[in-house]
Amino acid sequence: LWGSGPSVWHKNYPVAQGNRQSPIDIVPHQALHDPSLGPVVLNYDQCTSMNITNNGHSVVVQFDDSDDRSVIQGGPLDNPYRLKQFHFHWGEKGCHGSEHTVAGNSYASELHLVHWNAVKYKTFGEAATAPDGLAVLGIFLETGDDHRWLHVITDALYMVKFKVSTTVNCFNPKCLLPSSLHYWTYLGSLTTPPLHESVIWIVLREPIIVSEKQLGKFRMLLFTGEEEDQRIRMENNFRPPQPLKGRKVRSSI
Ligand SMILES: NS(=O)(=O)c1ccc(NC(=O)NCCCCO)cc1
Ligand SMILES: [Zn+2]
Repeated sequence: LWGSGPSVWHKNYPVAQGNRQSPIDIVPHQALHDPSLGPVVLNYDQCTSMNITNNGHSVVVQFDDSDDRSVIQGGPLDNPYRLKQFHFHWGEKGCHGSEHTVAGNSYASELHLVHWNAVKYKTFGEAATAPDGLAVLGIFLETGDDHRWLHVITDALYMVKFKVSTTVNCFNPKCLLPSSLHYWTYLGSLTTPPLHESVIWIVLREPIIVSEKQLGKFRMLLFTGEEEDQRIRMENNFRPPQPLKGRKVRSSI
């Protein structure tokens, strides 16, 4: 998926050249401050059963989304969106690895908390193809000191080095949020195939700080399965910024 990936995805997924593709480069001074944009509200349940999976292009922590116990609402959203999973994108070193960029600058990594509109749609799959079906909260990761809670995830990564899944006990992703919930928001898409144009993006301005050591544990994951003879390290699993095509980015700031 990632080798020559992003540049050839349009052959199988023509929507890759659509009018609301993600990620994008966010230019703060060109964003429209919209006073009608209220705060984003995260009501994440203290404990939702879940598993962690190396799906061959990222590491995903999945939640039980059979009810509304963990939802995001407010901000640009007309109703609550149910948390389904979170995952990361990262590079091979230093400050490249995020999908969204800010005034041309990229971060070392980017965390995506994926939610779906269970008020209007019956399943995630149905929501994933609807223009207001998904809401993804994007959080930048910058290197610095150890993140005191991220180690719960990074310490479990050795169990999913290959393309496998394992259960982990309760983890509330609220502990991965920065102190400020100021955000930019725009209409976009999934950043990997099928690239559906179904995402209301909410990208937080403030990054969280994680250590180089913690990020390094993501880089020891493999794209390949245990049975495969060649071992390909999972890194650079980020899509570069896509054309804005006239879209407006609004800011809560
Ligand atoms: N990086 S991202 O935009 O947050 C993202 C989130 C979910 C997915 N894909 C996903 O959830 N696939 C499950 C089935 C989707 C189509 O039914 C791809 C990219
Ligand atoms: Zn993502």
